[in-house]
Formats: sequence, structure tokens, C-alpha cells
Amino acid sequence: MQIPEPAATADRYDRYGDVLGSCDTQLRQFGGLRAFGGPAVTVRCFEDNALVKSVVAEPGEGRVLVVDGGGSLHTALMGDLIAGTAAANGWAGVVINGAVRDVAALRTLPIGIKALGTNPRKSAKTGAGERDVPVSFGNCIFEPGAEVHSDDDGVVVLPPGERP
Ligand SMILES: O=C([O-])CC(=O)C(=O)O
Repeated sequence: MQIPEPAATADRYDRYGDVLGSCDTQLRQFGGLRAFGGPAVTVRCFEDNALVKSVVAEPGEGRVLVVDGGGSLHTALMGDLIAGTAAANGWAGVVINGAVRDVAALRTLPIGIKALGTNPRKSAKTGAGERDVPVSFGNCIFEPGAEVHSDDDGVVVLPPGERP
């Protein structure tokens, strides 16, 4: 009989041990869903969110967008419009090593959102950045296709080769 895959991050840690990355960065909950998970799609950008906007315009198919914004809290990489698009297109969640804005509205959306903090200042829109590259923060490497789970305890990532 197959053992069911645990969804809770702590249970996943207990199952996989240190094969599982556990993100040390203390990200905050902003979305309407506090627990979410799925295969990762990655973006690396710095104070510019045009790439984030274009990725969430694609069908999410239950995936999780992991955005490494370099830890900058100077501009918001996502607000209610981008998050609303992501929710409408079936993304399970967005994890941002950076800032968000429109926090009151984000809370009402049926999607998971974790980010470092908030800033009402908007980001540039030049499209600078990269997608589908490994990104790293909080002592975790998020490779495209890795299985990412998030809940009130944290964010954990199972490398693609370790997927059950
Ligand atoms: O457009 C932006 O830079 C981000 C934003 O405010 C939104 O997604 O609503």
C-alpha cells in the first residue's frame, strides 16, 4: 500500500529529513490560503515585476511561483492585480523573497501568498530578470519543477529528483 504524501510542512520534514530544504527566511502569510503546494516555477528579478506579471498570466495548473527578489523591500513585486490574475489562472501560490502591496485585498484572494514584507511603492516594468532558473534564499535552493509546500510553519522544498 502506498503511504499518502503528507501536505503539512512539518510532516514532510519528518518524512524526508534533510533531503527536504526548509527555508530559514521568515516569510509572512498574505494570501487567503494559508497552506498550499505544488511544482515550482521560478523567477529571479530585482525591483522589477514585469516577468512576474507575464508568468502568472499563463495557466498555473496548481503550480507555485517562487520569486527571488533579492530580499529587497524597496518596491512591491506583487499587488492585488497580479495576485488576482494568478488566482484566476489556477496558480496554487506565490512565494516572494521581497515585498507585496495591497495587503487587505490579498487576504481575500483564494491563493497562497508568502512574502518578506510590504511596501506600497511599485516596481519597475522593464522585464529585467530571469525565469526557470534555480533560485536560492533562506538556505534553500528552489529548482524549477521542485515540489514546494508552504503553511504556517514555513516553506519546504523537495528537489525534483526526489519527487515520489
Ligand atoms: O502593478 C504592480 O506593480 C503590482 C500591483 O500593484 C498589482 O499587482 O496590483
